[in-house]
Amino acid sequence: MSSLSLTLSGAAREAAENQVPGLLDHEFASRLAAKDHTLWGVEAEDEASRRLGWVALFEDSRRLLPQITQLRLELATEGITRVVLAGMGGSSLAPEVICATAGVDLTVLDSTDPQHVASVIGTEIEKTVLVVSSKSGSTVETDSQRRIVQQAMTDAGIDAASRTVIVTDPGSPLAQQSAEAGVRAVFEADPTVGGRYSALTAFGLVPSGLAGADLESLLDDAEETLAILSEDDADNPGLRLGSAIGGTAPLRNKLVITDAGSPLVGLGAWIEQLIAESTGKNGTGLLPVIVADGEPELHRDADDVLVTQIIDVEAEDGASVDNDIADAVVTSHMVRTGGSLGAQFMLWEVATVVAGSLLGINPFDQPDVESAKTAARGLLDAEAPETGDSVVDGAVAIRALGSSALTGADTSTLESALKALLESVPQDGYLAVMAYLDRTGETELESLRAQLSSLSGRPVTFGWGPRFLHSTGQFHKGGPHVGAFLQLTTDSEGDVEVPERPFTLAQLISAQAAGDAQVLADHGMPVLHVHLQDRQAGVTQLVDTVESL
Ligand SMILES: O=P(O)(O)OC[C@H]1O[C@](O)(CO)[C@@H](O)[C@@H]1O
Repeated sequence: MSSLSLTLSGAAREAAENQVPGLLDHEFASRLAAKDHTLWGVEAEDEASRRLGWVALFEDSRRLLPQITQLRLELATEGITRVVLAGMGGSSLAPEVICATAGVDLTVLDSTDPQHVASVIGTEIEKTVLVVSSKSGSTVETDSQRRIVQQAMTDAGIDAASRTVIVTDPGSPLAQQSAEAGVRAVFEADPTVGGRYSALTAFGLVPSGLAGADLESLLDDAEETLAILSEDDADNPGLRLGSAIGGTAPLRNKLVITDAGSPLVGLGAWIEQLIAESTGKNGTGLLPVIVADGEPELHRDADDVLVTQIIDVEAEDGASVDNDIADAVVTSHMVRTGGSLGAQFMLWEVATVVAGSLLGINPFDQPDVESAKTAARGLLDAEAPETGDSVVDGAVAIRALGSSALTGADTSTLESALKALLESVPQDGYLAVMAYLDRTGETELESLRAQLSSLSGRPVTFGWGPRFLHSTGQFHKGGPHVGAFLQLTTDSEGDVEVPERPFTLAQLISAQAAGDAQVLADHGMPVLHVHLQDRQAGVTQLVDTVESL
């Protein structure tokens, strides 16, 4: 039995009361369950007609389970017990949550930082199976990661093809390449399910099942929940949550999400991509802001913020919310939800497309991601990315781009530049920290988020690059241009060659960062680029400087 709870208060409750009747009149829930692609307006019809497979995927997904279990057993008899997943955004975020919640090991490789990638291929390669997940089959990060890990296997005297499992859409370049090269297994996914809605398809199930997660109950809970979410009923949690996040007036477009004692690990990062990439377009959208309990955003009441607490609905003592955490939240405009992971996946997917309908956008495309990819490709083709004039202060080089609110200020030292960036955050805006570094090796950087939130008085997001480009990146460019950006890059002692490609990882990550910074600056937003010329000294200088502000 999957349990699902949803409690709304303040503006969230008011939005549901205002919006759900209209959704019932339009029979939104039952039409969604029937794959009605007209729910999001004429402009979205074509894409929506190819993107609704996620409401009827259970039969196909269940058919995968025996194949995945069989493969896991075979690999185990060969001593292959380490699963490395190469995939970006929707191709890796769901397995990351499924495995972390199940308490099974999965190494998610969604970085192009040379230090990070070197650490992944330098560990137990002889026990490793590589899962390469890419719907399009053409994502440059994933293709590069595949080439590098397979080369490491070959260098270790291992037949890489026999240790490579592919998840992709039928006919993709990756499907073709795999057919030619010969791999251990190819799982072709349903092309009518978009990446960020693919948690319960092969993209979520294959890596997680190979890592040992229980997939039966995940699917059972999700299927049971979808039946509830398909009812044209005033208590339908999907209609209510979608109204609460997408129907507030004025729109509370910063969704502060925190875990209040739930057993689900890392669900916020998956929700972040689902909502930011689905809604952040046409100058509107919703920005998830993932915070830990007690952090600044929970102690402020702002009229453009809605707080969501993910709770443990099964709590023994009935106090489904950890009261210390709950009491720490001062706002009265809240969403509280709990339930199993399968139930939460379905709830947020339905709520996102409900919100998309209320916001008047197409929740299935990601038009602005392409602009950053194009800029990055251009820079890769260029000799050296145009870095403009930067100022060196200790171990860092500083460059201010975009809005004159920043470029016209004193950015001659790290301290003055950070102060100018904080000043440039619009009253209705946010600050985004974008760290193109090693998310397993430089975790101390994550402490910057809460400190910068205290200093700016505004919501702050933290994303590892280039991973965030497949999540909040769409919102930064396609949503309201009220962001201010702190971009962190670094040099790496050791670079990593990408076999048969005209660039190294250091060149790739540098081009991705420079391309994204340029696109954000071209949108007239302030971008402070801090390049750590010495990785560790730079991290220390940055953390110390922020602490001193
Ligand atoms: O699965 P693919 O095609 O490699 O795409 C990875 C991710 O990149 C995007 O296409 C763009 O960010 C996401 O929607 C998707 O989840």
